[in-house]
Order: sequence, then C-alpha cells, then structure tokens
Amino acid sequence: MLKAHSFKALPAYAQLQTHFETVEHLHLRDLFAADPARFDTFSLRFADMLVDFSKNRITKETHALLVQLAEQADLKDAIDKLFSGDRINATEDRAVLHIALRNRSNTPILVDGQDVMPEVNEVLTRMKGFTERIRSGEWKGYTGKAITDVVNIGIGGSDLGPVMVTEALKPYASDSLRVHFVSNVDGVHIYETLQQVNPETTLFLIASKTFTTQETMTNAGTARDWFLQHGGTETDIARHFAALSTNRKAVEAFGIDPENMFGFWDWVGGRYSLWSAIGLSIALYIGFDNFEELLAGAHEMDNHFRDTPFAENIPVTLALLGIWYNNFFGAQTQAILPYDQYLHRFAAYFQQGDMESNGKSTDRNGNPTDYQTGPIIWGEPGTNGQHAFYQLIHQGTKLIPCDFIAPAISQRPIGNHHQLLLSNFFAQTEALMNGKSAEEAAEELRKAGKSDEEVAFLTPFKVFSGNRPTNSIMVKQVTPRALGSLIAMYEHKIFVQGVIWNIFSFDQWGVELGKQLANRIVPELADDEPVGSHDNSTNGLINFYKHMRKN
Ligand SMILES: O=P(O)(O)OC[C@H]1O[C@@H](O)[C@@H](O)[C@@H](O)[C@@H]1O
Repeated sequence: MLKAHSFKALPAYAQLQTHFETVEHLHLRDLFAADPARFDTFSLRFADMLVDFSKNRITKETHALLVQLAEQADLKDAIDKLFSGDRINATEDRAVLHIALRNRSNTPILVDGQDVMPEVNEVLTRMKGFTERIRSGEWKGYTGKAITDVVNIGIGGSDLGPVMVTEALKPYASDSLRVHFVSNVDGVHIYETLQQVNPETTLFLIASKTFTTQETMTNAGTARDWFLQHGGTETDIARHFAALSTNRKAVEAFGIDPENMFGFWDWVGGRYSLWSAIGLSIALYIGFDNFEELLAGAHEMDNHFRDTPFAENIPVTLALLGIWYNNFFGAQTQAILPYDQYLHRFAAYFQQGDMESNGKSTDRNGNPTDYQTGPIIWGEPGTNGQHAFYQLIHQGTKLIPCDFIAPAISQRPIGNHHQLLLSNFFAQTEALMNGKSAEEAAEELRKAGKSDEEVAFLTPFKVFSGNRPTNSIMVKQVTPRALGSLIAMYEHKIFVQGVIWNIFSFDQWGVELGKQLANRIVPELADDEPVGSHDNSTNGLINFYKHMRKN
C-alpha cells in the first residue's frame, strides 16, 4: 500500500509557491543568456537517448525544490513498492507489475510470497513458439494455407499499445504478415477490416483482459460468425482464433481452444499490458527477437528509474516538470509531438496511459483533491501539427508545455527529408523559447520594404512572446529497444506524478458509469416505443433516434 500524504502540505510545495513568484516573470531567453552551460546543466543522457530540459522555465533552485517535493512525497518508498510487487493498486487490491513482464534480468519478483517470473517466462516461451509457427508458415489455416493476416480485436489497453507499437516499428515487420486492429463497436470498423482479409489465411486475436468488454465481445462474435459463414467450421475455429486474456473461463465459453489462450495476470493494468500476451500481435508482426528487444529497452529504463538519484532520473525529471506547469503555472494540457511519422499514434497511446491513470480527483485518503492532477494529453506528429495547431502554441493565450521527440536517424532515409524534418524539430523549440520581440518584428517588416504605417499596423501581430517551455527528447533511431525505453520512460513519469499528487494511478473507475448506463439503454433501443425513463434531454435524444430510424 502506498503511503498517503497531503500534496499541498508537503514543505516543498509552499517553498515552490513562493519560489514561483520569482521565476514566473523570468524569460528563457535571459536564462540562456545568463548561463552558457544551461544545456549541460539541464540535460540527461540514457543509452542512445538525450533528454534536453533546458528550455523549461526553471532555475537550479526550481529543480532542487522539485526534487525535494519528490523526496517528501516518499517517492523512493513508492518505487520500492512498485518493483517489489506490493499491492499499490489499493482500490482493486492488486500489485502493479508491468515491470515483471520485461524483467530480462529474471530476478525473482514476489506477489504474496510467490515468484511471478516462472509464469511470465512460460507465457513468453509459448508466445515465441506460436509466433515462429505462424511466421514460418508452419501453422496452417483450415484449407492448408499459411496465415497472411492477423486481426487483433480489442479496445483501450488491449488495442492502443499494439496499434502504436506496430505502427512505430513497421520497418521491422515481415512482408508476409499484415496486422489489422478492430476496436470500435461501430460495425464499420469490423466491416472494413473483414473486407480486406480472407478467412482461409486470417488469424483473429481476441484481446481482452476481462473477456467481458462489450465492444470486443461484439466484434469477436461478428468475426466468428463471418468465419463460419465463409467456409470455416466450428472445429476450424481452433486454427483461426486465439485469445489474450486473464479470464480462462470466458475464453473457453467463447469456444477458443485453451491451447490458443495466452494468459496474463490481474497485476497487469490494461494500459500497461503491451508487454504481456496483449503484445502478441506485435510479436507476430515484428518477430519475437524484436519483441524481446522492446522488452529489453523497457527493462533498461526500469533499471534507470529504480536506481538513479532523482536529480538525474529521466522519468522523475519529466514528472516534476509536468507538476511545475500543472500546479504552479496552471497549465491544463501537455502536448506530445513526435517528429517521426511512424510514431503517429504515440500521443494517442499516452492519452490513455496518462489520462486514465491520473485523471482522478479523489486522493489516496479518499478526499477530493483541492489541486489539479493529470493533464490533458494530446499531439500529432511533426510537421503536420505545425500546420494545424502550432499557431495556438506559439501565440495563443494558453501555456502548453510540449515534449518534442525525434530520432537522429530516419528509418527511411530519402534525399534530404530527414534533415528538413529535423530542421523543423530544432527550429520549433528555438522559436517557442526565444519568441520574436516587437523590435525584431518591426525590423523584419522594414527590411521587407513595408511603409512606416504598415510596420506600425503589422508589428503587434508578428510578435512572439516566447518563453514557452519544451523538452526535446532525441534517440539515435526508433529501434524496438529505443521504443521500449521511450514507452517505459512515460509510464514511470505517470507513476511519479500519481505518487506525488497522492492519487491512485492504476484503477479506472471513471470508465464504469457510462458503461453501466449504456447497458441499461441497450434493451430500450430494441423497439420503437418512446422512452420516458431518463432525464428530459436523454429521453428526447433516444426518441429522436427511434423516430428517425423508423421513418
Ligand atoms: O482488456 P479489456 O478487459 O477488454 O479492457 C479494455 C479497456 O477497458 C476500458 O474500460 C478500460 O478499463 C481500459 O483500461 C481497458 O484497457
């Protein structure tokens, strides 16, 4: 169990509040001018990764106070508990052990006195064997043909991780195996996917921790019906359906051969599950060796996180900076901006990772928080984002801390594309930091031949206040190993913030109410009778729908 504390009663919180008043008006431009070694002071290295956090509105004192905040929140104790299988997910009474799934050192990790590693290794071995049989073509479909398409049916944590990672690591994929993902209960999603595949050569992975999720069970049922309608028989299902789940009974009840079930455990949170059997689509797509590289990269980051003093600890540093903006500057959001097209689902992945983990307003004592917790996470890959929403980041009224992520080496070196891409990556954080003064703007206009009148009119619109904070995270290349480290880095950042905010990061009660109400509404939609059991608006909407579909 994590110790509880009062976030705002931590001594460093009050000190940071006072300190904030001295920092709030400092401009990054001046901070850089005053300290030629600012980059060295505020950047960290890890393997082939560089994290430059010098373009943040902090001084050495800010950093020191933030580290104290972490210490006073007993972060060390929380990290020990995370890594030792303590039941830190108290409201679900579970340990939180995604770190065990990638524990390549294979040191024992105990839950209730029992080492979980043998089970973890056993599932990995089965995944490896299965992956190899599918990829080699040894595994045959019901007409004797090799599998060419894998359809992962899952949602939330049983979808977003595999989608993001298979997209990110496309260059490592086999040419002979395609992956598809169906998540939405909107029939359009399964329809469009089934259009693209052949029942003789398709493997469906039903990915659901609980094996009860409405969307997934509905899509799985539709896939099974389609398979049976297109030539497959009940006995052929064993060659074409596998389950990734913790719920053996429900898997069997669905009719999937237990031989084709890859299990995991209640101590794997859905949004932390890509490292488990939920990652089978990843392993099938990029091969098991590459999947192990992904695990190894995450394990390296786990070790860094567990063993590095807070001041040099990358996830801790990112978490503290986030708290600085969230709780002192009043920033509402955090943008994640990968300058790598293959990482185009990275921000979407951490929308769930972060917002489902830390979007909470009850603290660990059961009291409402009187401070802000998890930020809104959003982002698109560069340079597309630049032509969409960067206007607001540069000149809008909101403070938006941004993480810029880029590889030094492109997976697809073509002409000078990557240099152009990276010139934008470097230029954007420079522009956000420096801005452009009225004098500079006026000078530029004059040089462009504008009249004095035009200069006077246009200058205010051409001013950039700058002082907009960014982190720049560079890796050598987005290899499976580097990606594993990057994901684990953000996972631990989220953990650290939850510990300091005194909230429980590993439950998700907030997703339940909507599900409950939808289940109540489902039978009401079966006939055309008007409903009157809801509030006026909901009745009106349901009745409009019933009217429209009938007429
Ligand atoms: O993997 P299953 O059990 O289908 O859950 C899928 C998703 O459901 C949602 O409601 C959330 O709770 C997510 O954390 C979870 O990843």
